[in-house]
Amino acid sequence: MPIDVARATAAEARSTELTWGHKDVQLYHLGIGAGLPATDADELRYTLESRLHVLPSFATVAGGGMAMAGGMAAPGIDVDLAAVLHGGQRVELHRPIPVSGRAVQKSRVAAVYDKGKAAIIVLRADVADADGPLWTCDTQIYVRGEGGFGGERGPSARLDPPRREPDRVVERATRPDQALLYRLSGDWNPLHADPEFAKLAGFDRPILHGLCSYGIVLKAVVDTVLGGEVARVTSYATRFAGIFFPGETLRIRIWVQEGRVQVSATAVERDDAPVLADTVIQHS
Ligand SMILES: CCCCCCC[C@@H](O)CC(=O)SCCNC(=O)CCNC(=O)[C@H](O)C(C)(C)COP(=O)(O)OP(=O)(O)OC[C@H]1O[C@@H](n2cnc3c(N)ncnc32)[C@H](O)[C@@H]1OP(=O)(O)O
Repeated sequence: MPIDVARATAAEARSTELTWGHKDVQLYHLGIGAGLPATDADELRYTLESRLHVLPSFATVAGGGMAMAGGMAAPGIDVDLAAVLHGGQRVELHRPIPVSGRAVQKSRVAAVYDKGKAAIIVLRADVADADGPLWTCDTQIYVRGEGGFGGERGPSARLDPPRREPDRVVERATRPDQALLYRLSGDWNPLHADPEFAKLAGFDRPILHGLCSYGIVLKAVVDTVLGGEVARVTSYATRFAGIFFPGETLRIRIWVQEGRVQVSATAVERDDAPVLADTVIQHS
């Protein structure tokens, strides 16, 4: 079996050194659509090195995508990349992310669930620098065709949107070449760039990285309801509920609650097809 659950979950955490600088942060921000409109002075906090603030979702690419590379190369995990979809993501911030850093990531396979038609691999990465813990990332990888091994089914709870109109609805257009720009931050999966590979994976054309939509949505929430203060975000969790194509527009519905913001994101051009669900941003 390509996933050896016992071996994968028993393996010791792998240590990887992560380093990043202001240029990595700027490239990541540009990859999720920051800097537009170019005349908007507020956007400079994402693009100008002298004013740079780091969006917390940068945690998912810090060190050039080492989290992804490490996760897919874990002992006991040997899956076909064409069968892999990003299922869900959670980032918990222990303190604001510095503009440049050197840190150690300890990553391990926390669980593997058996959903019958698919397996879900849950990766946990704890990152700390010389001053202590920085962030924890939980990544859920959905592997089509790898279920049915008799394992635990795992959680299945869903978070319904509140039964009232959203407090804000914003739209964020993406560029046709959004994935080509975003992948330069380290997720080189050809699913997002190579039409032949996308076909092999069952899609008409390359789809956008889940983590690119993840970043776009966080930035939209920070900019519209958190006063642009990235450091207020303490955690951010989502489930990737449906694919999204570069060039489409995200409709982001925002419900403001005590200490948290609940969000859903859909594809405007495809009749509000779900893209992000079960999405909660907690903040101070
Ligand atoms: C370290 C980093 C590594 C990252 C690796 C990824 C690298 C990236 O380059 C790859 C990407 O970015 S891919 C792009 C982003 N992701 C997507 O587009 C996926 C979108 N979602 C889908 O297509 C479907 O929801 C789909 C296909 C995911 C599921 O749809 P269905 O098959 O219809 O599922 P359904 O029948 O509703 O449910 C079956 C069981 O699975 C659970 N489940 C469903 N969606 C899930 C999801 N997104 N995440 C986790 N669990 C999920 C359901 O709960 C259900 O289980 P149960 O019956 O026990 O409740």
